[in-house]
Amino acid sequence: MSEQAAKKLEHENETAILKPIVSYKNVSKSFGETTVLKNLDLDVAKGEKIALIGPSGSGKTTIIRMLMTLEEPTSGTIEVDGEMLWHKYDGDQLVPADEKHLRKVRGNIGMVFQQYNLFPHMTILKNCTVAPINVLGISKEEATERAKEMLEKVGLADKMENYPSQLSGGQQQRVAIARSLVMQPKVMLFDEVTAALDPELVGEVLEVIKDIAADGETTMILITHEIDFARDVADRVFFLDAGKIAEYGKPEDVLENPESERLQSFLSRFNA
Ligand SMILES: Nc1ncnc2c1ncn2[C@@H]1O[C@H](COP(=O)(O)OP(=O)(O)OP(=O)(O)O)[C@@H](O)[C@H]1O
Repeated sequence: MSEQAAKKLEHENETAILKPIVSYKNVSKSFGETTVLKNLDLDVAKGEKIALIGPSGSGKTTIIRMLMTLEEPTSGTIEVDGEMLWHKYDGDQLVPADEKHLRKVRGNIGMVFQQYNLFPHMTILKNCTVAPINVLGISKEEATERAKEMLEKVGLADKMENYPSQLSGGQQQRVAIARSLVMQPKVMLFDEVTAALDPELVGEVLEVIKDIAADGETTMILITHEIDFARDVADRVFFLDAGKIAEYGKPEDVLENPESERLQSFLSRFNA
């Protein structure tokens, strides 16, 4: 991140507690009898990049699935940019949100998964314009302009007229990132985006994410097992363990000087 962007972020982080862009308050989530998240409090500042790390099953994906409105919290509230996701006010009463409200708030969130799921019968450019035209209702011209800009950003300006099958997995994942950015979401979620890629393709995707992170403006929540990447890109790292935030802080503190044995043992797997 540039020095200027870092200063801006530092300033914004000072006010983060007053006005976070993402805020989980006392959120718990159970599936049947099993509680997978326990009393989660998590605030993310505008423009901040956070990495969620932790063992399999610790609840990382559930945290972001709730933000995507794919899972409903069992208790607690979640806000994005001051707007509640799963609840809304009816007068001064807090009531469960209806589908219309969920659809509206969902538009604030962009997500990139392991599986890029591009439409095989559409060109790369069309893959990136179909949602903004159909969901945001913007003109074809504006969608095309935005898509071209984002495809350039992810280094695929020369592939716009190609079809997904003509691209490598790494290139397809970069299209998926561009497709998300075209929607101009307030928050971008990345869930193990390199996990399904051949090892030699991982680097190019991580580099693209680092470039996007470096602009300082996009708020990002990243789930990753790439510890070096988390160190490079995240402003704060959160270690999830058994449904709770067990340790968090600056990457250099959490990753270089882990306090708990659980985190030491988790990290030692990556240094082996
Ligand atoms: N729809 C569901 N029904 C029942 N249990 C679920 C459901 N979704 C998740 N779980 C359980 O919740 C726990 C947390 O899952 P989650 O996917 O959030 O963990 P994770 O930390 O992202 O793991 P991984 O690194 O393997 O993706 C796991 O024990 C999982 O089996």
